Amino acid sequence: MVTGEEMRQIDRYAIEEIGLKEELLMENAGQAFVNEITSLLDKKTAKIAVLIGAGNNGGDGFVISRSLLEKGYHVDVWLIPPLEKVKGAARYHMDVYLKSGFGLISYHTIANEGFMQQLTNYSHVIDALLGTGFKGTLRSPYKEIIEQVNKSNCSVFTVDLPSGITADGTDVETLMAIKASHTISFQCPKLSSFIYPPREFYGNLSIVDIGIPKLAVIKVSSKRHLWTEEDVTRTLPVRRPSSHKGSHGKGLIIAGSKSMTGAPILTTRACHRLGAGLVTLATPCSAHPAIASQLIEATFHLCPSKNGEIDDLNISNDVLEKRYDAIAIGPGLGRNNNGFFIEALIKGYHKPLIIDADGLYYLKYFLPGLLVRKQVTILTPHLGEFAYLTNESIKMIEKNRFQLSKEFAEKYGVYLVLKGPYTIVTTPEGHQFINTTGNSSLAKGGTGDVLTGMVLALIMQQKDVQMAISNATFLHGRAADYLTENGWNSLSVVASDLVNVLPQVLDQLQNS
Ligand SMILES: NC(=O)C1=CN([C@@H]2O[C@H](COP(=O)(O)OP(=O)(O)OC[C@H]3O[C@@H](n4cnc5c(N)ncnc54)[C@H](OP(=O)(O)O)[C@@H]3O)[C@@H](O)[C@H]2O)[C@H](O)CC1
Ligand SMILES: [K+]
Repeated sequence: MVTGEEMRQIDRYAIEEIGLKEELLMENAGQAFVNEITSLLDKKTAKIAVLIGAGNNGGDGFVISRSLLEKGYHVDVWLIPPLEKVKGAARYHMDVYLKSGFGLISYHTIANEGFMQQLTNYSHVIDALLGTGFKGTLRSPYKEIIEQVNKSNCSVFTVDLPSGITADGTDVETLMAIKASHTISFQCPKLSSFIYPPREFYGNLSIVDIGIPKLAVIKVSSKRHLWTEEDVTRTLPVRRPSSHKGSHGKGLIIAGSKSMTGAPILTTRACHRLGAGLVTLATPCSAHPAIASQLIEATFHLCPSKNGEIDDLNISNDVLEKRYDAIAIGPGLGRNNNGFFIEALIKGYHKPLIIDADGLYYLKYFLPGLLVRKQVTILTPHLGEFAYLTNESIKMIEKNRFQLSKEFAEKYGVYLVLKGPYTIVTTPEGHQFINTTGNSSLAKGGTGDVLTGMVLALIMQQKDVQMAISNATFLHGRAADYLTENGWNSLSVVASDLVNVLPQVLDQLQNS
């Protein structure tokens, strides 16, 4: 996944270092685009307007038009800028297009409203106006054209990315862009296709190979990657027949309070469902009876409670280290005490520590402690919790999810799981892995508690922490997808449904 600048560097490397001609890449791009869309176009009835801008995105448009016309499709090419503005590889392909005997309509020879009228003659628009070179705010006549295309009934296929969207997806304020039904993007997905609201303008997204050598991509190494199904099936732990419960980890969950008994139940159940060997739940004695009645497989560590919440862990760090391979703290903890025991864990528990939910509320006061902690620390905030931790606004976080989570993870040396559509897992070294599973049914209470239990389970069964976290995140989202694909309405999915379908989700993966 790349920014606009990284894509340009990859392009440059392929062209200048490896020697692939830009015109050739453009030909490949255009042909790959056409191969991707012909199955969606009925040659007999489709009437296609290809809208062409002045840059190389427009250049792709000439290749696409020539290819469709050669195949017998009904295509009109609308060139928006004056002919002489078209330069370089785009100019080369405009000349090839014209010399192949095809014509074009110069947009500036007709008045604006004439174009709107004309649009009604077409069933499809191919948007080759602006690509990764777009910056700032839309200039005329692109703004008017995009408004009119969006108002028309045409189905829009867009080249590389919707015109009006930047590759980096940062300027989400006054978003005026092409609303595409399909986007065919070249070689690497752009960052903005994993950020809302820009993502909504892409429609169905497919990434096509245009022949850029992998070396060019590696050289630019954007340190951002998708975590895909094959990554999960490749890295999920396989049970050895000889294993015993001790070999799958002994985990401690510190969670729950008198008024929040569901969270610890969800976290603990999820942890068991994803294979943890032994799970102990540390919870205030005032909450214990309600919780214990729901948890058969767990053991308990009762803590003195104040305000119905854990007041003290009542167990030393070295006992914790001897007994537990990892600890998750936070779900349903409450915020009415001082949370000093979290500071003690950060300082004195020298094994993996997951901090979630109310644990992150207290963590804000102990952040400096993270700077000296050397062991694995995993934070799993949603947007609001991350905004609280970083004193940023939610809007700011939304616009810069990748950058802000990278800075935080590197600064504090933590694994940061920034939840939301396209959850981002960032390592202390700044590598980022984007999750592509899940849906809006996850946007409700309790789903975060489930994820925490799943992360705890897998970090105790896999050596590589990032892989364990990314696998848990993938499976968590895949459970939501499984439910909505099997009859659950996304409004009615509840967190415990996610836990209940984990066996089917794992089975589906292992047999895929
Ligand atoms: N990724 C690859 O390997 C390949 C990608 N290709 C295609 O190339 C484009 C990027 O092409 P580029 O020429 O860099 O830029 P664009 O075509 O996206 O746009 C540049 C033109 O857009 C005008 N522009 C820029 N900002 C605005 C604005 N706010 N309002 C209106 N117009 C704007 C700009 O005008 P200037 O006056 O600023 O110059 C340019 O005219 C990529 O997306 C792919 O589609 C290659 O085809 C193959 C390899
Ligand atoms: K475009």
